[in-house]
Amino acid sequence: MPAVRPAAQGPDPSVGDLLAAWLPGRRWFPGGHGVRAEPWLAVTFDDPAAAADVVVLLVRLVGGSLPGGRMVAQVPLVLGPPGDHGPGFIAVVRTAAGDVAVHDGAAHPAGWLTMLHAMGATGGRPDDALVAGGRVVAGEQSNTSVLLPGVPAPGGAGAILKVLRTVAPGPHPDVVVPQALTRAGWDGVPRFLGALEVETPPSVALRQAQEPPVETTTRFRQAQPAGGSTALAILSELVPDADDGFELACDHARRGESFAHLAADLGRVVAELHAVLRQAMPPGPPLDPEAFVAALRRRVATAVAEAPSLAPRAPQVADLLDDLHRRLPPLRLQTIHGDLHLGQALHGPSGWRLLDFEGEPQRPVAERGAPDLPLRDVAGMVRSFDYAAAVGGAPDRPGWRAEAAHAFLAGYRASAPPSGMDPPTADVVLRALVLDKALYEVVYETRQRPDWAHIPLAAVDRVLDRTR
Ligand SMILES: Nc1ncnc2c1ncn2[C@@H]1O[C@H](COP(=O)(O)OP(=O)(O)O)[C@@H](O)[C@H]1O
Ligand SMILES: O=P(O)(O)O[C@H]1O[C@H](CO)[C@@H](O[C@H]2O[C@H](CO)[C@@H](O)[C@H](O)[C@H]2O)[C@H](O)[C@H]1O
Repeated sequence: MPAVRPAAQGPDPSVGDLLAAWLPGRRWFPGGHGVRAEPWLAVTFDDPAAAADVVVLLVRLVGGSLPGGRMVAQVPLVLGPPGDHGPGFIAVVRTAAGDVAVHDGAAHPAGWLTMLHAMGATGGRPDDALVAGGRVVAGEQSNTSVLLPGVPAPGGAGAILKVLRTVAPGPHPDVVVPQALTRAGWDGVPRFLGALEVETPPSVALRQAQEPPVETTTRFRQAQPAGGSTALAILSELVPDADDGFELACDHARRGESFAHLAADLGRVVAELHAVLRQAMPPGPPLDPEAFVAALRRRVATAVAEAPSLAPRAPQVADLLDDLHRRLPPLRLQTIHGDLHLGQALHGPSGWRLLDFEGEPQRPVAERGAPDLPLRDVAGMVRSFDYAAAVGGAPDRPGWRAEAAHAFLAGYRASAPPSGMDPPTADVVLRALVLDKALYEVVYETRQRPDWAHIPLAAVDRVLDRTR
């Protein structure tokens, strides 16, 4: 059974020094170079591969640019003999016990097999064939996902292992929601196959926000989300022969080809998602208009601080939010996707599948997965058509974007459960949520991809000035 021990008893301090230099360069590392990283807890496993030493470090991150100022990153490591420069090789470090080759365990077959075994997905026999042909999904991801064609799964195409890079105690929305949707028999998500969770004693969870803890024991649970446990990795069915929704949309935009039929179908699937979530998840609380609009105002303030060019727009944004506040009717919140955009949708031979229910990575972890208005997901997708038109370079950018968004909205409205709002109110709410998403994107792009910040900045202007 795996054990958790304080990091001081884990790998040699030289490994901590190596990671402090390596982590800030990772795409998934939140916050960038101003963030301090301190190894905190080490999770150790019975090593099924025998040849390699696998350890998962939970690294405390502290820095003003992090949502909530603090986070915990997961860094699985495979430690081998100095001559072993296998997949995910980072460097050789000199430890008290001799030289050790350090690998990113999320990119190494021994790391994958160890996690699969610990989550009960190897049938008790950690066979190398399960991870043969495995490869890390390329691109800009918040986590590290690994395609594993050798893992048996109902669809026959294998599985995908998502190694979460920022972790937090408590139910994880990307475990709880796909698990509930799979149990409900809905095929708009890849089937949920299991999760690796480490049970964090309450004192560890509490001290996480305070000083370094000195906890020594824990135990693993297999795919049973519960309070106090921390999800480390998620296993789902691999969707074969599927296109990433954002790349597909950009390709259409580049060719000046209509995306309307695909967008309409996507709208229908998002409507179905909202309807199934209403049944499969506990109902959310009634909307508190005061708290809802206050949260939107806080995001405006964050965006203006990050992009001062927005400051002259702040009074108009305030007017729009005042109008929203006056109009919001009594509504009940529900579980939604929370960070829906084209990159969270795969299009394959059997249509659209929706992915990644983790919520917005720039939101404090405790807020992600909270019940919300379904129109937030609709707004996210509307924003994404703008990105596709811009990044794909549509010859008629406004026309392509508007056609896709209209088709998506028509598809959504035709199948969505009743929203509890009359159409003019729903329009105001959608407009406010599109603005909120664009402001979130200004912050995201300013931090992650400054060259793209102009895309959401122009959208803020458009929402505020409807004539453009
Ligand atoms: N079930 C799946 N089948 C095939 N590809 C997938 C599947 N899940 C994710 N992917 C691929 O992995 C990428 C990253 O997955 P995602 O869950 O969005 O991770 P992240 O949280 O790191 O953004 C997706 O954009 C998609 O290309
Ligand atoms: O996919 P993640 O959960 O990591 O979401 C974050 O990164 C997204 C980019 O990868 C970002 O999405 C923004 O860029 C997309 C194009 O790359 C675009 O389609 C989206 O509409 C836009 O919001 C997302 O906001 C962020 O949370």
